[in-house]
Amino acid sequence: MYIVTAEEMYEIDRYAIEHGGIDGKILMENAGRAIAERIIKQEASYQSAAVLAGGGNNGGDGFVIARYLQQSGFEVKVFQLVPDQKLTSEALYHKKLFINHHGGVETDINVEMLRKDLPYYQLVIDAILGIGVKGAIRPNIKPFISLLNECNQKIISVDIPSGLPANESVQIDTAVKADHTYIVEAPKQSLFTEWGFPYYGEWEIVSIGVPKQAYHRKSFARRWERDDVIATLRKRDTFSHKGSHGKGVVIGGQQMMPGSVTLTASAALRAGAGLLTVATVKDNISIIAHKCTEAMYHVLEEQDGTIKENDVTPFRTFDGAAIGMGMGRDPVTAKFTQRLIHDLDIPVIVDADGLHHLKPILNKVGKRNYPLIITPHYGEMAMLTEYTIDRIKLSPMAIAKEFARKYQLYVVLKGKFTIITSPDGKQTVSDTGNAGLAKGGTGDVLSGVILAMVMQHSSHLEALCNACYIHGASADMRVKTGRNTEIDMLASDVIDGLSHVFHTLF
Ligand SMILES: NC(=O)C1=CN([C@@H]2O[C@H](COP(=O)(O)OP(=O)(O)OC[C@H]3O[C@@H](n4cnc5c(N)ncnc54)[C@H](OP(=O)(O)O)[C@@H]3O)[C@@H](O)[C@H]2O)[C@@H](O)CC1
Ligand SMILES: [K+]
Repeated sequence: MYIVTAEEMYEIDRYAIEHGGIDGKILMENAGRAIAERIIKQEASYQSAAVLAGGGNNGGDGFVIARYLQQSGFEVKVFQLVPDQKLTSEALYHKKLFINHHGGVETDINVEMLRKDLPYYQLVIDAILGIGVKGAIRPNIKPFISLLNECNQKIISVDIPSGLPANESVQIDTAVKADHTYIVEAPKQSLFTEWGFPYYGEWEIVSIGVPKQAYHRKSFARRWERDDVIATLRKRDTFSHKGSHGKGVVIGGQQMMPGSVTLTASAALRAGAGLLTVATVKDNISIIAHKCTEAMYHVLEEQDGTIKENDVTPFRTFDGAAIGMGMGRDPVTAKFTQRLIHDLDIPVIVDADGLHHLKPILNKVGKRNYPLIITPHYGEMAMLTEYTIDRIKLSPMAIAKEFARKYQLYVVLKGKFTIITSPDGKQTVSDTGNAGLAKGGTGDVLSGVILAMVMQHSSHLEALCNACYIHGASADMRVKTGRNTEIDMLASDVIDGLSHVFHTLF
């Protein structure tokens, strides 16, 4: 599934019109009919609907929906919020069709009139504004949006809740809080943002007959889904041996923090790593070994429990390294971490405290021959970029892309919607997972899954996408099957859940 900006959606529509030869009125017909058919099927208990139509093509979709709902026996009225002169030619065409089919349209209405009329209808279809909304919502429209947010009926938005920006980086003024949104053709960026998502309610996509080639012309962002995982996750070869699945090393864990590396190591093994070594301070080893019998160990030189300068040569023999968990931010550790990041010619994943050590050498890491993968949450991204967390939440895709391109690294920006960006700017969003993951240790688990996946895939981007999907799916599975709730789930439960996820994928 592609994720588009408003401009990209218009490009795709244009391609369908200019190259596919599908007239804009037909695209509108397809959109409206597809949405009406879903409503008729899914909202079978409803018999009446008020359609609120704006002047753009979103309003045009509304007229088509009204015609099909009426044909199927719904009592329907369209409330046209702007005069005919404001209607696009396609919307006007479909208004006329609706009227030819004896459809009822109210014009010249104000909010007070609508407030009185609305209770007669069981469903409210929001076709006021689509992806063409620009700037602050104007006073002729704003009160209608507020009215919808006050009313008790089920609100179904067409393409996007009216008033909500399609793109990230745009502040919301006022927007409809939909119960259900039928998204036309492809989800818009705002669906996968913390600020936009709550407005959509339940959501689903309707296709409108755009030729597939419209999506081949550039690299659109994508949502990573179960089918993508199944298509790219490598099955184990019957004749493979432990060396075939990657020999990984987890480097971290100062004396007071053995838990993080334990979680990373256990997760890497559960996610399929062939061999796994933990490089940490001596006193941690018996604690980790107690929890993770399968790991091997490399003792790091320390100073009062803190990792100090060590030789990086032994780590060159591994297929991948995860660095930084429970490592602490002591300057003594910084030098060692920076040399690991700079010198190791294997894929390196940097998380947690490692990110703090990485920051001063960001300008040098682009020259690495092997991929560098960073896995910051929003707070760590703020530390790395010096944008505020709120600024990152407003434009997560743009900021992650800017950062990945500038420093030539892979960024896994962790959140409810984890955004994975490659150094060339390709982006995917993984939206598995739940609030149970908002707990210490789950990031360490993700780093372990990433380490295992990176060693087992030829495409780094696919490895990262699969890791994020599987990690979130494990949390979802734990809750869905009643083993945990979002409240009590622990990072170690997510490791236990991996097995169940792999079962469902193969
Ligand atoms: N072929 C296609 O493209 C297809 C498109 N499709 C559908 O079309 C939708 C996009 O249609 P669109 O481009 O016409 O824009 P749309 O969202 O209806 O908004 C424009 C209207 O809003 C108004 N307006 C703007 N800002 C405002 C504000 N701040 N406050 C108040 N008003 C404001 C603006 O007024 P104006 O500035 O012109 O005075 C104009 O009247 C898309 O979401 C999908 O549903 C499908 O049918 C499939 C084929
Ligand atoms: K809408």
